[in-house]
Amino acid sequence: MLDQSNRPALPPEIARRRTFAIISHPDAGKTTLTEKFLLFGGAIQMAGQVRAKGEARRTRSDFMALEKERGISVSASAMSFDFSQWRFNLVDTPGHSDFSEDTYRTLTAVDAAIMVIDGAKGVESQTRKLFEVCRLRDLPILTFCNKMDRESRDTFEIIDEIQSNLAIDVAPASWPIGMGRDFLGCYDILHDRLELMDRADRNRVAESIKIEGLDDPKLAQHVPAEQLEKLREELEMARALLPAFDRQSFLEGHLTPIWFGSAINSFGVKELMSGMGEFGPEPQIQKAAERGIAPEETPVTGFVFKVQANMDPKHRDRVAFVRLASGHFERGMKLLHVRSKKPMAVTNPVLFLAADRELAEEAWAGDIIGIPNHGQLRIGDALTEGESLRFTGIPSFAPELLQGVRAGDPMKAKHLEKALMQFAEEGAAKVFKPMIGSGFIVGVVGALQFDVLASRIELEYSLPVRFEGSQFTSARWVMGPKAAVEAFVNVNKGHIAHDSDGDLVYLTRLQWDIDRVSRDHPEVRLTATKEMMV
Ligand SMILES: Nc1nc2c(ncn2[C@@H]2O[C@H](COP(=O)(O)OP(=O)(O)OP(=O)(O)O)[C@@H](O)[C@H]2O)c(=O)[nH]1
Repeated sequence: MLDQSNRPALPPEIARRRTFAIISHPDAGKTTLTEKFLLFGGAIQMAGQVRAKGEARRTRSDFMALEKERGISVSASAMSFDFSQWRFNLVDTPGHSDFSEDTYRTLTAVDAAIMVIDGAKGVESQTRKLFEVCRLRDLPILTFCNKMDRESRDTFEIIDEIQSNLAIDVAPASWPIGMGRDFLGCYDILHDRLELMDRADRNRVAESIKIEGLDDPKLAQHVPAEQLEKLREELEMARALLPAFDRQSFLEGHLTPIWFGSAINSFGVKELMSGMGEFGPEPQIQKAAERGIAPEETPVTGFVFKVQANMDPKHRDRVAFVRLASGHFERGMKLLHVRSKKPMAVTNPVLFLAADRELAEEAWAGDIIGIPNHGQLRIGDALTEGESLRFTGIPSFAPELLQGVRAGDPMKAKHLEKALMQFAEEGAAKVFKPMIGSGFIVGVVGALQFDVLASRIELEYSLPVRFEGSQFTSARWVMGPKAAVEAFVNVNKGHIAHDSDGDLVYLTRLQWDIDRVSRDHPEVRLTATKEMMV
């Protein structure tokens, strides 16, 4: 993370923004927690709206109306709502288990993350993977230990597991009193409060009782003697053994505060939200190749981190999700699309706000706006008020699975090319055009993506396609001095392809291929990631 010290105070509108994602292993409770955030942020009126699936699916809040009207499926990607004095921008990470680079890119657009773990299961595989991505970016992480209303692990054991498994310090922000059927609530360590859970009403916020330290007689009025004794003992031990919360250490990504709760019972959620508001980072400096872009800079800048295609086959509209890096954006602004060097009037930006706001009249650094477009905006693109900036850090990853693809009708090859290019730009797949032979090779990170692609190509382009095995298993981008790369390409034509940006890639069968290249062509570098820059 860039050095943010000695910076001037941010304008209040920017300083109150918190832009973050929620990461978790499937089933830990991310959706439930998101829903409660929206509920307490006034974005939905009733829990259950996010969860409801299928026909009855009344997606998050009222932007469903927008979704219907425009026929775009955008609701889940970014949500803005106010909570207390803060404006939260919650960016959704894809939920399916095929781990995709979409998630990585999403995490380039946020300043912090909330890690949800299941109190009975602790740190799971997907949690760890996502955590590592956050760590690469030094993102501050708040932890929510969910499902405390069920039998969970011992509190110290959970904390210990996080510390040793993820190599991060854990500071308890709250401490659970009992668990499972005996779970009463939590002691709020940061504010010396007792929070008691109301099991009868899942949408009710916990009762909060101000406590004057652990010897306050009020504690005994609410907590049975046996549990109170245990609480006192545990808190004493926690104070001796665990680090205290330190905001600087948290902001630098070395320490995570942990809250315990039960999302489904709305318990612990408000405390977590307040934690994000009180301690979470303000919009941070964003890295560009030229310099760091500070949020308080007056000119508006932003970058595209996600493109979502229209799910309605009748329209080819797409929505580009832009993280504003600096400035105060107003609807109708003309921004420079740096890659094409063309001006772009942003007349109908979408802010995924609660209630009736659908068009973003204004937005500030830290916000996420959606810009409907016909394909001009691609992942990694920069929008500015004239400066030629290239934002860095949006990665493109080598695919882990490759397959050839053919149109069911050979006359439709051109159509297929167009469809594939669209998906490549959207970031849904890598598309490679081999130097030798016809056809395309498609690369993905998870097998499920092939099925999704096949059905989308059929649905959106009326084009049945067939995926078939390929002799290649992975791909690497080719870098190096021009002459060395040319010599390398000349003797490896059967392995060479171009990606959808026209960049050279080397298609590999085995690790052995890669080793051979580094032996025979020491000046050529094969890389598994490509930083997307315009
Ligand atoms: N007992 C209990 N169950 C919970 C709690 N929070 C969520 N659940 C349940 O756990 C299951 C998974 O919750 P989700 O919110 O769908 O979890 P998720 O992480 O979004 O899961 P994916 O959609 O698979 O990514 C659901 O059946 C929830 O009702 C909780 O606090 N206590």
